[in-house]
Amino acid sequence: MSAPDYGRAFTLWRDAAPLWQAYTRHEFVEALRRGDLPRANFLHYLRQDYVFLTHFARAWALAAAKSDTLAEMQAASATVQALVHHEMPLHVQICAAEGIDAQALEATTEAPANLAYTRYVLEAGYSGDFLDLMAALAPCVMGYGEIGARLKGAGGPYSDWIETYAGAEYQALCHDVGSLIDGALAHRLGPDWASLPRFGQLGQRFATATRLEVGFWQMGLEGV
Ligand SMILES: Cc1ncc(CN)c(N)n1
Repeated sequence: MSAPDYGRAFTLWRDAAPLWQAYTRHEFVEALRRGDLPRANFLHYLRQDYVFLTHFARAWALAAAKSDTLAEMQAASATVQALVHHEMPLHVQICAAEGIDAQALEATTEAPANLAYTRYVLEAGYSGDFLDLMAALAPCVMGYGEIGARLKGAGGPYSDWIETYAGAEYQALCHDVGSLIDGALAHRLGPDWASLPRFGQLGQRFATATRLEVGFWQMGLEGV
């Protein structure tokens, strides 16, 4: 099965990112697909991911603040909405079913890999512009979209998690973010954006965020 097409910039960045396959085909992902990931590792990951998503929602809110156009503001705020009202409640729901209540979830101590990734993304937004933020955020959004599309229908104990990212709603979000990024590049850099040095620099950001995603899965495998 070929990977979904989430836009031109994303495809160029992904194809140039050395660790893209290490991220999207990480052993943690394969164990989710096979269904033999120990539950303790999944819950450890999920608690960390809840904290991650809190920061990630903040980063998308910062993107709304750094938007130039109404369309950018709408796309960024729609992503905040999806995170806060869909993805984070999924974590709350799964953890609650395992006896981890919302208070315990909120009190999760952040793992170093989580700190490194979330602060890298937020810093990209604080010190950079809208494009810096998009390049740092894209691996997160679209990587899980690609993983969900590939694992769709795998079944097993992690099927709820898999189908969330395989589902139409999350896939539409990936396409919308891909269009947002292509449009933002054209708006700021002009029609030849793909050939400019700035685009290559943004690709470095994308590659770093991809490396931090690998570290996040590894934390999930090792950090129980
Ligand atoms: C670490 C991480 N990366 C990406 C996603 C998908 N939004 C996530 N939930 N967590």
